[in-house]
Amino acid sequence: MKKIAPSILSADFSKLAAEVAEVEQAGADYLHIDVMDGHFVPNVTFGPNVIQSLRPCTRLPLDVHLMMTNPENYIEAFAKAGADIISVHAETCPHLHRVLQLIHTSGARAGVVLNPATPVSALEYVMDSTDLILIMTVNPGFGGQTFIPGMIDKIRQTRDLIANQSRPIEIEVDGGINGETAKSCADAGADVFVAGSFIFGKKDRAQAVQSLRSALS
Ligand SMILES: O=C(CO)[C@@H](O)[C@H](O)COP(=O)(O)O
Ligand SMILES: [Fe+2]
Repeated sequence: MKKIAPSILSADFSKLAAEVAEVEQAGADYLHIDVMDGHFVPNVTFGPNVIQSLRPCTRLPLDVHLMMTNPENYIEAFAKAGADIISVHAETCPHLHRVLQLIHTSGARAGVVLNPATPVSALEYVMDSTDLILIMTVNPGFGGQTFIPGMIDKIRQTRDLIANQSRPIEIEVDGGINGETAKSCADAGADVFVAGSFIFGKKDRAQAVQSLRSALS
């Protein structure tokens, strides 16, 4: 079953708990939370305190996407705040394998994120410590950007790479996801679909989640 992960980056922050409740009731599977440090990416968003405040508001697994340099310094804080999945960018981690192990020791599932320009080969020697692979389908930093079509082939390559792994590894896509791009990514082998502006940019968030679900079914 394909999973939908609304990204709160495009939500109305003045009523975040209500926004989250609406997408949860509409059948979302994960809640995607974009952490940006103004250094790795040119934007600043949330820290662990926002995750801690959201934790009691929802039963959805909190899928935390760290767009920050030196993420290893904050893994424990995010895990303690309630993150269920913590994903780090391969580009920010010279010691990627160690960081993934640290995520596991902190009690969360570990994800690796690849920027559009980063090849799938970056994943080759960390598969034993990876639970989720996040393929960026836009350059990270902002919501509302246009999907990069060349990423479809990258999803296929990632699917091939994980084909002979004994552990389950999910492929997530993030950026410019709508009904049409989600369907193309699903056909290429993606499992989890992050959508920010497609869901929170609509007046009726529940209807947006449902339309994404029907595009995927
Ligand atoms: O990580 C990011 C952006 O860097 C995302 O998770 C965005 O929140 C996706 O937004 P849309 O492209 O769906 O509007
Ligand atoms: Fe994200």
